[in-house]
Amino acid sequence: MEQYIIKGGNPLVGEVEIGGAKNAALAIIAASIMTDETVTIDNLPYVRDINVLLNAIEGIGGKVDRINRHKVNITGAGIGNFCIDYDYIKKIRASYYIIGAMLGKYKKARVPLPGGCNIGTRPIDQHIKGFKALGADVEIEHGMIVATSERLVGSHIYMDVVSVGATINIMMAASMAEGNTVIENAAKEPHVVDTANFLNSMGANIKGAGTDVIKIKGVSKLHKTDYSIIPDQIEAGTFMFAAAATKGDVTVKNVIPKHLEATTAKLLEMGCEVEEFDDSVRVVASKKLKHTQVKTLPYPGFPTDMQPQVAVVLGLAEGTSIVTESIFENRFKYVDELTRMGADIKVEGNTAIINGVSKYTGAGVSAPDLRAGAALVIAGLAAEEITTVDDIVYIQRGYEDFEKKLQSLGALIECVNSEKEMQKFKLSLMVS
Ligand SMILES: CC(=O)N[C@H]1[C@@H](OP(=O)(O)OP(=O)(O)OC[C@H]2O[C@@H](n3ccc(=O)[nH]c3=O)[C@H](O)[C@@H]2O)O[C@H](CO)[C@@H](O)[C@@H]1O
Ligand SMILES: C=C(OP(=O)(O)O)C(=O)O
Repeated sequence: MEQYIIKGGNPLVGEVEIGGAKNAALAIIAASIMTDETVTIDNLPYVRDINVLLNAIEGIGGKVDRINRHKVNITGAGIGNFCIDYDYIKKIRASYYIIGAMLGKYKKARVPLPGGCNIGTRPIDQHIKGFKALGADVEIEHGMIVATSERLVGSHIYMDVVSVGATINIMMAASMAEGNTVIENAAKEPHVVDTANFLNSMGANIKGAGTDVIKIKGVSKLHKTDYSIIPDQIEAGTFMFAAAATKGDVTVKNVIPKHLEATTAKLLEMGCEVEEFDDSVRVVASKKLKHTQVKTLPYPGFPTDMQPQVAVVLGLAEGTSIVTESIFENRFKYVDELTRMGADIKVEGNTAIINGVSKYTGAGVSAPDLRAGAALVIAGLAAEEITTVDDIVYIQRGYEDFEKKLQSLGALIECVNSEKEMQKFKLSLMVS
């Protein structure tokens, strides 16, 4: 089993290039099967979740040609099997996008209930409500979501909760429904906008993505396109918080600064300097970190996918900070691990009360999920002595070359596969 071994204490300094957004790419890959023509997608992150979804698409008869690590051609013409295999899908959340894509194009889909990070109960009632409003029959049978419809007809759909997945899924199906659909109380995340832009580039007619009312005129056919995914705001934010935690000076490149505003605001409140350029952001953390309050909210609020990372930084800030998680009920699983590194955090319901400590001390910890895992790596980078992070398979779901990018910023981190490799790394640290 691979694990990270980290010798903390080095400020991160330098420049790091951010890849394409995992959560946009997953939706866009699924949407690419809505045409028989070949779709080219560029700026894909080379991460586990993307590879799992591409394999699943091959599994149902789609053709996937990797041009390089970040670029792929997908041809949906051969799809003849409308049932996705459970083995693929249990590993990822975004498998649910195949339902919207297949229902739109083929008017039928049979997909196992999705997996993904265990950060809460994660119901999909709003997806189902939307599909039903478009005229589909949706049943859960033996762990499968079975959606069928003679014809899909546009509808007026009010979302009871702001859901990224349900907004995108309904938008995909409605793109190929007859007539007009309005989605009210829609999610406004950058990946919702990116997926709408992608579908429009295939001939869909979607307006209003990025606001809370999305209007879709259904079309009967979609066509080929050549599309580049937006940069990953969560990967970018993770490096920004890593800079803050290690008292570093890091420029994150290939980003859309507007997408990072919530992160930037919190870093400024903590006393970091943040400089914005056209497509990069520089974070300098030279002063003592100050406490602040964070509440996760749908975009443009502070992203839940960045909550563990900000909490790790606040754990090192002067005074008492409050972090409130309002999206998922089980996203503080990293707190016990961080406590082992010396953090002083008390969780009460959906709130973490963080009393800043002057330092973390290295320890053996396990990544409980993707972002919590990344946050524990940040803690290890800031900590005294050696930290090992187990279960990094979670981190590999969403971060490409995480350790290499950190090494390029001066971090002492290695991905090791055995006790022997770990001892070798420890020895190299003693020699250097
Ligand atoms: C693959 C992907 O893009 N994952 C992201 C997506 O997850 P995901 O799309 O699963 O998250 P949602 O935006 O749907 O969830 C938001 C909230 O709505 C609730 N809900 C959602 C759907 C539904 O049918 N019923 C319902 O009650 C959820 O339990 C949660 O409390 O958005 C989350 C919120 O930004 C991110 O943390 C995830 O990284
Ligand atoms: C929670 C995440 O992913 P998923 O929804 O795929 O579990 C994430 O990207 O932080």
